[in-house]
Amino acid sequence: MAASLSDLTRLVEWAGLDPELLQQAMTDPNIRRLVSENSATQSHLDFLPSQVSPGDEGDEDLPAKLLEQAKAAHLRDQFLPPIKAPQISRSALLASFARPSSRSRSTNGSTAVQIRQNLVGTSPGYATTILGELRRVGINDMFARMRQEGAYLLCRIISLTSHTVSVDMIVEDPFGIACMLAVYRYPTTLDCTEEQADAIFPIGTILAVREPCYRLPPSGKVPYVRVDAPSDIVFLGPDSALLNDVSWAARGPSVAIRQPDTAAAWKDRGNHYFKRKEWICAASAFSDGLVQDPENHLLLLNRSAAYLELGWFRSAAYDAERVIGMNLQNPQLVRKAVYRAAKAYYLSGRYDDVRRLSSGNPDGAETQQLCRSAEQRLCERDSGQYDWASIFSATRAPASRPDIAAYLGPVEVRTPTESSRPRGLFVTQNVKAGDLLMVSKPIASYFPEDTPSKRGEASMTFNMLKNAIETRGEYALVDLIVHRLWDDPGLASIIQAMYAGEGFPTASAYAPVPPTAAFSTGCLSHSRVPGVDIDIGRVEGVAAMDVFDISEHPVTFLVSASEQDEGNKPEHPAALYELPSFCNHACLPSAGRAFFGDVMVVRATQDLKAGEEVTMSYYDSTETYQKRTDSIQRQWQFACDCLLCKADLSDTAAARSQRAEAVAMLSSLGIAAIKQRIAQIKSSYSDSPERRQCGVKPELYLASRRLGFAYCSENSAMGMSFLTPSKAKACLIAFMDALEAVGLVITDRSVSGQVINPSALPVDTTRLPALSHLCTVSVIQMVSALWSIGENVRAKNWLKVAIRIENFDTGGAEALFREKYHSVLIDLPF
Ligand SMILES: C[S@@+](CC[C@H](N)C(=O)[O-])C[C@H]1O[C@@H](n2cnc3c(N)ncnc32)[C@H](O)[C@@H]1O
Repeated sequence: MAASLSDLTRLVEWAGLDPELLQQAMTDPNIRRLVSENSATQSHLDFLPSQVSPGDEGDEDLPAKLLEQAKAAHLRDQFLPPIKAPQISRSALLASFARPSSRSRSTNGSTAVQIRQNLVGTSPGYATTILGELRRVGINDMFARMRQEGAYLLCRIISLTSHTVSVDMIVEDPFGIACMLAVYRYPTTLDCTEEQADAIFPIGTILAVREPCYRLPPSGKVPYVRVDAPSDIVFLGPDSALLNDVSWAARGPSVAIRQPDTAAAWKDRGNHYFKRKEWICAASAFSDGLVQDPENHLLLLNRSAAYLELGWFRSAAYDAERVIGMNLQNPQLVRKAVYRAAKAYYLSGRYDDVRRLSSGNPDGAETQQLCRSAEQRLCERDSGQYDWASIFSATRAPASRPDIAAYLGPVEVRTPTESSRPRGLFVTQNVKAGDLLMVSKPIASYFPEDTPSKRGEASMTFNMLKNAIETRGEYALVDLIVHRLWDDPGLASIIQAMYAGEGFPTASAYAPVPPTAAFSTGCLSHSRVPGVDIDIGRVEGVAAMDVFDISEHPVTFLVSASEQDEGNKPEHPAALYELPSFCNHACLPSAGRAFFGDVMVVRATQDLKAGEEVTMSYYDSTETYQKRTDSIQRQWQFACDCLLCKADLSDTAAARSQRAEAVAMLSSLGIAAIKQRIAQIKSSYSDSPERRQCGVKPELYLASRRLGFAYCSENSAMGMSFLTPSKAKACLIAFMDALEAVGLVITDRSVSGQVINPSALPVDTTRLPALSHLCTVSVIQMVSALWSIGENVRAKNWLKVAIRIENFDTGGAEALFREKYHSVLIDLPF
């Protein structure tokens, strides 16, 4: 349902926002960027001004103001008493859902924008009582602004669907009373077309909504039943006992969908959806066929294929294993079943089961190939040895999800009894800096490239848990987690154990669930019946607290200095991981992460003794103290007391703000001005024991590195590819200052003259830099500068330094280094 100003009005009403403020927001570049990121063409955002004047900084506080308003509207609503909702006539509701014909839609040249708008953090509940124990209510029995505990709403779909964030439809109860039903986060619906939503929720279908929540939007006009947890929806077949004494007062929908009545006809319908890649409809049709004929091996095989496509591996394996267990005489069907089961095991990391299946069924070439890959994965999983260079090559493509095994190193989750630290990750044995701690595959990952951009679509989520307005990535990720939970009750216990914010209790200890455990119980009895009741509030809490921005430490590309400085981030990929989520924060962390596609690789950044804590930095450690503190407070509400924070606090507040001002807008400054800023920054650090112990001065790093880049770019602006000796020298000094500011101990700062010991590296190799991930690019720039002035021995030695630091940071030794920095190294004779 696309609309422009009318949708904007609805949005304003729905979110309880002040229209004037929203209007103002739409002219604000910060909000504009947020809103327009998913839009294929700006022209479809016709309610936004077509031009934003360059240099217009906008109102920095606007996102915060909008968020506050959304929160206030929500709170107001919460404190209002439940009321009997106004009844809207069935015909008026149906008229509002009348869909223009596809012909008129394609010819009206609409410039409408579809606004995907949502509020996260309203603690949506979910039903846990089974349907049989609930009593039936009608729409007129329900009170708005409350969940109808102990009850279910029996209703029938009487309209086509409408789709913005939720899938909306009109339903009627047996008394003929109609209302709107909005279903959020139902598997595969976030980006589906209206036609696909119609197929998932066909007209005439009878539903039971467990413990429904009747909502009255702040506008107070049209009440609707809102389903936040899709497991609250139960599809009822015509034979359901719950319908025995039910007669429908109204005529029902005007268009009747004819449902198949034999297993074979359901199979044909499923195959039709499968060909159209509508996997959930296909799985549902095969399930309906199996209700008629539970032992039908073709339906089981086909449903297994649909489940594989949906990523519901537990059920895909189960269906295929059932077919294998039937000992069919047709070898082709047996091979298919074996391959589908093996593939489901492989994709869920159960490599031993792939081995088992393939040794019992040596015929299928595809299964044997899968088994060879499984052997490689088993080797990775058991040894922690990976071919990082090849993995890197494979992850160059966007939205990459590399096919490698997860690895669990010497780490465990526990709550320390010896200190007041919260539950976190700890090493179980002594480790060295650079040692691999874990290779973690995501529970769910989202890349903007996954969803082809939608014409004229805008996305804006007010996340009250994170105190932030977000783009669609974070919202979509919750959908992906729900999708996985549908088939995997084992994942529900992981989500249950993860930190979800202050409102959700967490267990103190946590042992990772081995992949085999999650598979121990059955499968989906029907694709429409999830394996678990979905605690959607907790999932949203986990997503708000534990999700990683996976573009922040990329292994896949070299971020240029100016990009790094100005952080004008496009919508970013994001992922949720199991063990890394238990890791507490330190601005100066004991571990670092690197991403190969959506796989997170965690290594120690310092030597750790058994029992010491593994920490990672949630934020960019080069941010100023104030920014780091604000960010952490806003989202996680704790105060960091790491060495860097202690060092920053050993300076006066005035000194901290002096250097915060000095690092602002560095990239727009010329060399003289940067030097001036560097002098200010240097004088702002006190020589405190805390600073000496910490050894890191992030602002000095930023400014000195900027100076180094300024020398290089000034030269290329003058059309010179080689640096003059004096420029090269100045550039080298600037980069060395930067590297020392993040903890690299340089033992030979000379840049010309005789190299005293050509075989010795110019750094202390026994002590690696505290913020090693910041070093390689600067060192490569030094290598280039040294090479350009003929300092080849020094250049080679600094290159060895770069390889060493990079290996310590991301592993992969020289092979990965060469692969990763190929485009830069090509100009150098190494
Ligand atoms: C992603 S979780 C980290 C793991 C969490 N401690 C757990 O029990 O699962 C983030 C939460 O951990 C706590 N936390 C993380 N780092 C901390 C630190 N340095 N000091 C105190 N609490 C911290 C905060 O409650 C924060 O909201």
